[in-house]
Amino acid sequence: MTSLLTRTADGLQLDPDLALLEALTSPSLPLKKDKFRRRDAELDPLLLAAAAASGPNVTRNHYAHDFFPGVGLPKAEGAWDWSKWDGERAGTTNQAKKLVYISRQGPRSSRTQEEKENAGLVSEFAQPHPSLLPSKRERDHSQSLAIPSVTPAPQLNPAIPVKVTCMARTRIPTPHGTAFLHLYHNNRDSKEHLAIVVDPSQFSDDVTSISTPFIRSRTLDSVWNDTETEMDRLTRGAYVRRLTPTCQIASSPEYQRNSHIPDTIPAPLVRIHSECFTGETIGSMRCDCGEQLDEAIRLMSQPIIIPSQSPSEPPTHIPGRGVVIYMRQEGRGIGLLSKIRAYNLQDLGHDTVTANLMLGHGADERGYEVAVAILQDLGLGSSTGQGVRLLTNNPDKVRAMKKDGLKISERVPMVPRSWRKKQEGGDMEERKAGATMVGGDAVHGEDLDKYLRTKVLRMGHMLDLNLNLNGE
Ligand SMILES: Nc1nc2c(ncn2[C@@H]2O[C@H](COP(=O)(O)OP(=O)(O)OP(=O)(O)O)[C@@H](O)[C@H]2O)c(=O)[nH]1
Repeated sequence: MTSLLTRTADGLQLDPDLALLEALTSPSLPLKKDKFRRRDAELDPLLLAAAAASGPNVTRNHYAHDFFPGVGLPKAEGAWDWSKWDGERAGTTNQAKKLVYISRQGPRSSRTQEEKENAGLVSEFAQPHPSLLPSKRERDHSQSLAIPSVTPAPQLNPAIPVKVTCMARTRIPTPHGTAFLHLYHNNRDSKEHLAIVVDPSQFSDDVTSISTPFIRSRTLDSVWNDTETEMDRLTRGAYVRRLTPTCQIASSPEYQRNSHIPDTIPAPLVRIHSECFTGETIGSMRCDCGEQLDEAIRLMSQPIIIPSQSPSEPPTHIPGRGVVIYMRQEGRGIGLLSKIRAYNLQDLGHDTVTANLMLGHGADERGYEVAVAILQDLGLGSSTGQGVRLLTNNPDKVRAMKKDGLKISERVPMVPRSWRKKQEGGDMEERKAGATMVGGDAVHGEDLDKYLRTKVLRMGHMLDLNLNLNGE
């Protein structure tokens, strides 16, 4: 075993690595400047270990801490933004391409001063928190300084009540049926969170014996200003029924189907989905995120069977309904860059939680306050209403959402399709044919045909339209 003590001219001394680890993890030890040699090692395993061991108390005041290719020049062009980094220019020739550990933690006094200076820059919507903007000093210092590409934590300023606005809505034909995509802005972060609403009953004005209230956004249906025209409202999605060249009915703030919800109608299904580029877009099989998104929309699109009151009458079927809130909280809130690095640490043998901790992140950095506000804007989950059936297996999510004010009437498990398939012994397809995910089958449909025709006829795409006609 290697000795922890080294003999020097001054006698026995603690191994420098251990001394540094002790200083990093012990709050009472005074850390003298110049006591420790400068560490430029690439991805220093000791610092990784210290980050993993230190826990949230040590890092709670950091803006961010990370390994940057800035090489002793932390504010070099591109130093904070890997996409702009030019290895040759970022440092001197002999230093280029090394990684340096940089913490942007500052004394509290200077951070609060910077926050005050930046407060005037923040408008109500779609602005990052002041601590994520460059300070006045930094702005003066260099016009070209890149804003740190740090993924903001979702709950940035809990002092201000959360406010969301649905900026636009449109119909999306999915392999499971029609959905309405809603894009939201909020006053907590600069991200465009989404709501995917499944509620096909909005296409019809038929009031059957059993009808459910429409799932519609209050902020979308409201009048935004006196000058708003009917066309403005239609364009941002504030319309009723199905929008077509011949059906153009703008909604009004009062537009809601007022109906009593019988006890026999189950509460709407709700899924809070966190963005996962790898799982949803390139079909990564490191996680089940793509499948979960698809399965949530599928489940919500299933017709709801309402048992009849008398044995002689058949049950009634009503259209399925529900909402997927798609939160831009990639990688459980740590962002795609860190998630990619975490995957490499996982390939080195660490699990998903340890990998996050080793990068100085929490195991899960997501927050749900904005998601709850979006649901309530859609008329769901308020304390006086019916509540929602939350599709999840994550107990922390249930707890956090209840704490943020969502009324949950039931938790519905998200069983992985392959597990269910094994249990049922059947041969259910793991991915629905027609799904636009990697591994899905052919995509087709009326809207897609129209889109492809236009690409050929208006944009010169080199496709033979007859191929499609022949196939019909
Ligand atoms: N950091 C990190 N994030 C991951 C990893 N795998 C998936 N994710 C992210 O995890 C999020 C999904 O969270 P999950 O933990 O799968 O599930 P959950 O939302 O907590 O729980 P359920 O509601 O039961 O699905 C998405 O943002 C993914 O990008 C990983 O290995 N590391």
